[in-house]
Amino acid sequence: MVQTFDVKNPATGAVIDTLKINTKEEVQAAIESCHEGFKEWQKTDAHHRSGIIKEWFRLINENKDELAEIITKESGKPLHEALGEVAYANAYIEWYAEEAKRIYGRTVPANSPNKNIIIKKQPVGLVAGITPWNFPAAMLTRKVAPALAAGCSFIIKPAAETPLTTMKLVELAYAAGVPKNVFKAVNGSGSEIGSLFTDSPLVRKITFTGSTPVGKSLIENSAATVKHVSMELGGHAPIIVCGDADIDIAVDQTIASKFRNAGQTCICANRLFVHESVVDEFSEKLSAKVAQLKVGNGLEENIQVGPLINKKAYEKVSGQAENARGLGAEILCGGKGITDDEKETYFFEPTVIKNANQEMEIMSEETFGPLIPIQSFTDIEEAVELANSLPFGLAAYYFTNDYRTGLYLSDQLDFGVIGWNDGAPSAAHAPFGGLKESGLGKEGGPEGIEAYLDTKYLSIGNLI
Ligand SMILES: O=CCCCC(=O)O
Repeated sequence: MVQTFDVKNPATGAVIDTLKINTKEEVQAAIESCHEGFKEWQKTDAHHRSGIIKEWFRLINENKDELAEIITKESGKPLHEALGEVAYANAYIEWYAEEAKRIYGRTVPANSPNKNIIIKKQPVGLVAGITPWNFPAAMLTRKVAPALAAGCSFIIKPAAETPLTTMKLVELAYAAGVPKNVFKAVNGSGSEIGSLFTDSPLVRKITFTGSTPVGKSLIENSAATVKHVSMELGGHAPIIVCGDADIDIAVDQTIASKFRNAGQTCICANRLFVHESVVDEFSEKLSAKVAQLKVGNGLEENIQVGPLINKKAYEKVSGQAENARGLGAEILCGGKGITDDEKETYFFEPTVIKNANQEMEIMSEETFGPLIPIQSFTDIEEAVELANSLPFGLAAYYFTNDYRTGLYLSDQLDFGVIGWNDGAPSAAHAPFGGLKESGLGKEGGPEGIEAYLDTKYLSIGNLI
């Protein structure tokens, strides 16, 4: 019997679509087909691949409204954010369509007059990707665009919550001219398909965005066949607001970072450390603006904060709020859920918590929701220590108008993505990725295509 799963709108609980779960045999067949596809695709010239990827970019742009609506319906994020995601996702496609033509080798002076050494780059082979539900378009394109540009083939397993965005992107890729055996999507259980990917010797690279525990197990399971891995894992981003910061900018950028996608973003600001001289002013201004954010179905006009993806996510967020309250936190705004267990819809009011301390779960466990705690600090060393105190090293932000403090913090903070007076640092042309347990490898920029290339060298001897 064919097994299926429902894709639901987290804002209404309505079933949007029902998809087939691929069998183990179908996934294996897709891996084998993409392995065959790689053999031909790797031989194509970079200008040919670039042209196809550019056409994909054009088609996505032409279909941006439809794609945005799919993203809002299956992930819950407000429509204006979904449109922003389509543009952001497409920026990776445009960037790597160009980068395809800039895969350079080099020559190295040899240690003998009759030798010549040439360094070449070649695609790593078939790549398997596993993507999350929070950015169903951008997390796919920043993996698949550089992979295709480099000459790799690609098999993707999207999150079960948001497969429809992937299906639409794959359809547009085919329409643009990407061969069907070069890019394929499969659906089903993450752990089962993940094991099929890691166990297969045909898959030469695993690229994953998701939680640190799952990333660790994918790394472990990739060891037997010594695969390349790119891992974009969990974060718990700090924001440091210094005494000299422009408070209005700090407030607006904190909101931009924290409440994007209802706080369900790996680089969302999750821990606010504010200098004691400005903590009252900052907290007041922040909570006054956060209290105005409009919560609801992202398809409706003016909605700024959508639902949490599911009940488990809601329980985590409400649990962190309760734990903080019990340990003496003051809730400046929000703090309550708006839920309907029958429909399975889970919203949480945008919430600001003051007087947070290190005992609270929210200060050490990743928050995936619209909830932000404020802890004050006295000197900058204390703030750096607090910011660096966790195993995460994905993103960090700070606000200061003193260039010495700004440069000092950029050196001291152990994070891969840093925003200085900037709550929205992501860009297709910059290398995104975490340090410590937040990840391995970079996505975006020239580093993002390097991750899909092997380096080899040719030593030619017996020359005249
Ligand atoms: O959850 C991670 C999404 C990353 C979004 C970005 O690239 O800014």
